[in-house]
Amino acid sequence: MKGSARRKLDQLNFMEQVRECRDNGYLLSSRKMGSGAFSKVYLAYATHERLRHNPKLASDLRGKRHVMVAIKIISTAEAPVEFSQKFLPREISSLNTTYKHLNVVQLYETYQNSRRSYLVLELAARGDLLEHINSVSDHRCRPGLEEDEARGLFWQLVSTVAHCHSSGIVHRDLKCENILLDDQGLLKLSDFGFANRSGLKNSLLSTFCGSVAYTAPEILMSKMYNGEQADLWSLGIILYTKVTGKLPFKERQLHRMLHLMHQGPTFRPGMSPECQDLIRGLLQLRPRARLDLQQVAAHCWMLPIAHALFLTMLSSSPEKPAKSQLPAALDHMEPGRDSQPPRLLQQLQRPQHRGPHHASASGPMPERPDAVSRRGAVCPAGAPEYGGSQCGGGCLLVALSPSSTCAIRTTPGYYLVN
Ligand SMILES: Nc1ncnc2c1ncn2[C@@H]1O[C@H](COP(=O)(O)OP(=O)(O)OP(=O)(O)O)[C@@H](O)[C@H]1O
Repeated sequence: MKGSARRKLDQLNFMEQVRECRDNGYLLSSRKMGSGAFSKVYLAYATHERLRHNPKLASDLRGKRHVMVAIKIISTAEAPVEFSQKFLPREISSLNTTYKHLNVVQLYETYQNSRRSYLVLELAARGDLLEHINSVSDHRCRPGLEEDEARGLFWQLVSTVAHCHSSGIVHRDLKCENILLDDQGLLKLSDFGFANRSGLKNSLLSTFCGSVAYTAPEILMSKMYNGEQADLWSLGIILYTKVTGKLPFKERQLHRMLHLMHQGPTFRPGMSPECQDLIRGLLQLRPRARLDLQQVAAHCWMLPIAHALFLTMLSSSPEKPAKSQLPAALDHMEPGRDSQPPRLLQQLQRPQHRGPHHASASGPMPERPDAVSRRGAVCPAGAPEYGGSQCGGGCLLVALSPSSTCAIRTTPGYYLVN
């Protein structure tokens, strides 16, 4: 089809989508937030009429003080049958299973006709984590985020993934492009198109999902794999990417990629040994050797977050430190919704703010040589390796079950929490 004919058809299609959204209570804007293989995501506005009929949407948007949403329009007529019949229903069902967590993007409702499916989603207006890393890197004139910022975001991510796993959902496509940020800088995990039920604890999956750079070696080698352990590998890649601004392993050819994975990640000078240790703990070739989410939460690199959680707990009774002492990211994460002691694992797994189930829920970045990009990255070379798999400073958190004691060791001393 010629360019002008294609443009005309696109315009007609768009006008049809505007009509279909209006009939369902949303005003579709022409601002495209992003697109996927068979989808386009637009900014839209909920009408008063719609807000009256969807209490969940109304209460969420009241808290946000705006009426904006993101509408993902999937062209089911063009997508393969497998996509419409398998992956799309899984995406909807996974969002409906995990929606209670503050850091999971909300699915407010869906509607469809014979040509398209519409997913009305919580708006994450600040783009994705990859864009954020690249813009911070430009600003700092140095690739990657500060470790403090990376830690706050990583904590939110680990907490979200723990919630998904405990709800029986494995994401299977964890990557920076699927981690969105809202207008307050809160992380929103999205794109559950490859998600699946983790089922029995040790059940294995066989479908290849995800993006090669973030994919666990056992999947690349076409082995049966455990979805939770595969997600842990992706977390390691994401953390590395956050703090270095680069992907740890990037090769077009599979055998070279696997070779790099065997060698392990290399680190630039200046990265803290604790952070290196945590990344190594996640990027273990043997899936069972990877740190689990509880160990990640208890890792010494996470100490400042654990300390801040402890302060949150103290601030919930008299003579406590002021809440303003908390890092901003945690301030958002812990809006004082419960008075329970902040046991770390409970914090990780607890849904963090969502109300009752809602009934109806059914421009590329410019390529830069040493920055992460959608198409590739340059691996750092010659960075010194940090030896050993144990943290130098010793562990900081123990006993995370509800009935046991949680000990947080910090620089000035020990805190014991019953
Ligand atoms: N809730 C949202 N708020 C703002 N932007 C969004 C939202 N959801 C998706 N986007 C944007 O739209 C893009 C495509 O969305 P998404 O990844 O969900 O689609 P997809 O069809 O599953 O993509 P892919 O084919 O890459 O898997 C995202 O990368 C993001 O930039």
